Amino acid sequence: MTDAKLLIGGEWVAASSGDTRDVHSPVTGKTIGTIAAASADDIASALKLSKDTFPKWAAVPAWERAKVLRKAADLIRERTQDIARVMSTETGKPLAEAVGETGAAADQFEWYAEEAKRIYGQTIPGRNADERLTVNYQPVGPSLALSAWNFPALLPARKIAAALAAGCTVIARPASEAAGPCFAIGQALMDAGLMPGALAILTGDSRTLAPALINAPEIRKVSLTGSVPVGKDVMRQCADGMKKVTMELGGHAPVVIHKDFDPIAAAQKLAATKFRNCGQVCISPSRFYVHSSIAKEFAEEFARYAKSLVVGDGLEEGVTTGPLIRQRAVDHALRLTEDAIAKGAELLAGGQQPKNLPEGSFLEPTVLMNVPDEAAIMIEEPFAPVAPISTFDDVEDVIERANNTPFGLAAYVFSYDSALAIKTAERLEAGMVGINETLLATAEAPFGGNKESGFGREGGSLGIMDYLVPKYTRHLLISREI
Ligand SMILES: O=CCCCC(=O)O
Repeated sequence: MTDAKLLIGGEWVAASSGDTRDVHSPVTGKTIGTIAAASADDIASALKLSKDTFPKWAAVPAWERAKVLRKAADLIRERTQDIARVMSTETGKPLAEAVGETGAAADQFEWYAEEAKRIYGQTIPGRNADERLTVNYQPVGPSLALSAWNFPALLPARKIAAALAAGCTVIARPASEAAGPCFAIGQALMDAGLMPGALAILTGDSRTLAPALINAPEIRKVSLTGSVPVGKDVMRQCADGMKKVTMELGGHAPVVIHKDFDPIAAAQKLAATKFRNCGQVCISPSRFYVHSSIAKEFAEEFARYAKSLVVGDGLEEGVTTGPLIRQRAVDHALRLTEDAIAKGAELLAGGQQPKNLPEGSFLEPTVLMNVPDEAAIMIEEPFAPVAPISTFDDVEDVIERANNTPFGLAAYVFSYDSALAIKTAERLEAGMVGINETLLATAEAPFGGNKESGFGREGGSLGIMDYLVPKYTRHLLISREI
């Protein structure tokens, strides 16, 4: 499915060493294609081009940069079906979800086409009549976009669109498991007339490729979507070059469902979002704290929903839940499930690999009730279709329990009482909160977390700031004559 090519200088080229790596299907475990493994020469050539092209791309007027991005958005939309099929083949995610994600990736280019025109500066009143203080925002420089496999179109799109809009050049390193959608984005940008050299796409061995790029002096900004441990490691590497960083890391979003909310409506909405992309979503509702007076109804409906899902190959009609990306992820989810049961949780649905799908890394959507706070799944991000449900009676207590992890990405609150909902939302330690709503990611809003979930924002009017640096100028007005 994938094409063993790198994008360097506006051309698709094989790795100079000829090296490739196999890509495997999570549905069958079989090889479905290869990606090129960039050599040291390829990396050096992409870095040089990125550096040399930077002043040229930064000098292109914002309205012209916007035209390229807008055209790329249109081309991505026109090519949705093809991009979605590649995405579904590489990740196993249901085709309908892949189509939705491709649209969301196009939205990023449309959004940032507009934001390119709104890089406003500031003027500051000086202390003296003869001086002018101004602040301009300039592109930070060649940027590195490191993205994950779970949203292989949206994640690179967010980074590439924002960087190009700001006037930065970009080297994108998509995840090896699912690089196809990023290649399609690169092709759309080339077809839209992007300056060759403004974007490179490199694939290869993450152990060697990512460090070589992160540590390269040409790179001035690193944006990562990945796990917390990887984020910490990348930040350590960035410290040496004092590079600007954006970190979109893991989450374990708590959900607080107050006693006034309809438990059936909440369960249906939350289960649909929890099991989206087979639970492999960083902002997935992930730990469920339900008021004890409605918990039984909520859990029963959640389990009924989980059992109604159709697990299988996302390319097949009627399938609602694809595989996990690899067997290791299934094993981790099963270990968390067993640990919760050993500590007193009750298994309401799932808890095993489906017998009719022996080849791929599938897991039945799983629901656990009365999960104690000591269970590992209440602290560790499952990143899998396993939903742990717990109960509460006291609002103060549930807020403390909800905040009791190192994560701070997303959180959710359900209540018809706006005052209670807002007060709860304000006290949850998260960069994003859904109140009676579970879908948070949208191009016009700032996506990002706090605490160990990272910092910086992607999307909204804040997103472009991550690729800009302020320059303050103090100008003393001296003239020979008036
Ligand atoms: O994993 C992070 C991206 C989330 C995108 C979405 O919720 O649609």
